[in-house]
Amino acid sequence: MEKVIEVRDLGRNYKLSKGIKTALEKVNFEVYKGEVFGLLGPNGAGKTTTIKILTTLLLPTSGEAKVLGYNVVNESNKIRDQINFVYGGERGVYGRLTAVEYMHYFCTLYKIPKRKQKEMITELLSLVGLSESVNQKIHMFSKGMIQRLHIARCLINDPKILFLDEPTIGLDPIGAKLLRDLVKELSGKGITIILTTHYMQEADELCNRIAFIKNGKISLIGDPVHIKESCNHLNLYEATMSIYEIQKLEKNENINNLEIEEIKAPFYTIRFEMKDMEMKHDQLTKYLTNFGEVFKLQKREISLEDAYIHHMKDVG
Ligand SMILES: Nc1ncnc2c1ncn2[C@@H]1O[C@H](COP(=O)(O)OP(=O)(O)OP(=O)(O)O)[C@@H](O)[C@H]1O
Repeated sequence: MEKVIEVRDLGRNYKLSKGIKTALEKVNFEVYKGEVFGLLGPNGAGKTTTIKILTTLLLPTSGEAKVLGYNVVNESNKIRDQINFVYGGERGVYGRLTAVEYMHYFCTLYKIPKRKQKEMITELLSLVGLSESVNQKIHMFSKGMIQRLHIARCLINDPKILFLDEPTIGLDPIGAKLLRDLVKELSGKGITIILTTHYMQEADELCNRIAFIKNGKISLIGDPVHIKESCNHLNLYEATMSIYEIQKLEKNENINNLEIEEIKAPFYTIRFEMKDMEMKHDQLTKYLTNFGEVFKLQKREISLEDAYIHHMKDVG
């Protein structure tokens, strides 16, 4: 498999008025051609810093990063021609322009010959599902439409790698789904995609491989199935029950990561991790009767979110 990104012992410090902030420390990973590669981690973990370095917007302070075989430090021009990026919640659109005018503007910046622009714009706006809105002013667009317009803009230079930093942030469920479908379509066309997101279901749906990053270090890399399997030891349950002793349940030391969803008080669905691995199903049902009446109790499949929460539990 062809490596399109190689990151070796990458580090980045930021100078602060009081000392130095280490945003990345000895980060190692690679990305293969055609992959959707997810970079997941809590706020401040170092995702954007990594993406800024790979898109040549920021220099590393140690280590090495190569994109398409070129070094981000001294071969940035060769990289820039072949990649593109969209930052989530990006504003940079000119509301008074129509979608077509906006695209013409960027085609000119990218030095696309005039005679080719019209066909290219029609094709790209159709690809991102904006054919119906080509002559509409951008200030009338929904956030999802704007985000898809950004992606159309990013495709003008026919990038081999597309970096999407939280592309669905702030989008409604339909807008987010359209964007996810677009990511799948672009991936199907052979574009390598580097994605950051805080939505674990989205990462699970889209990514071939995922890296968990915390405190500037990669803590785990694998495909979503492998990552979920790494948490097979977790004892996760879901119960439907009436609860009369909510506080007692919340304070119980045997029960971790408790989520309580109200159906209609006193009826709840609860999700939790049982610390006591020895407790059998019947014993657990009995144990839960300390807090109310149990109608249904079942073991729960491990989701990517469960794995993420487990791996990030020591992040401050
Ligand atoms: N220009 C800067 N100056 C100083 N510190 C910075 C700068 N940019 C980022 N940092 C710090 O570096 C760390 C990593 O930030 P980064 O933006 O890469 O995290 P992130 O994972 O993208 O977070 P988020 O999910 O919130 O976008 C954070 O502690 C952040 O405060």
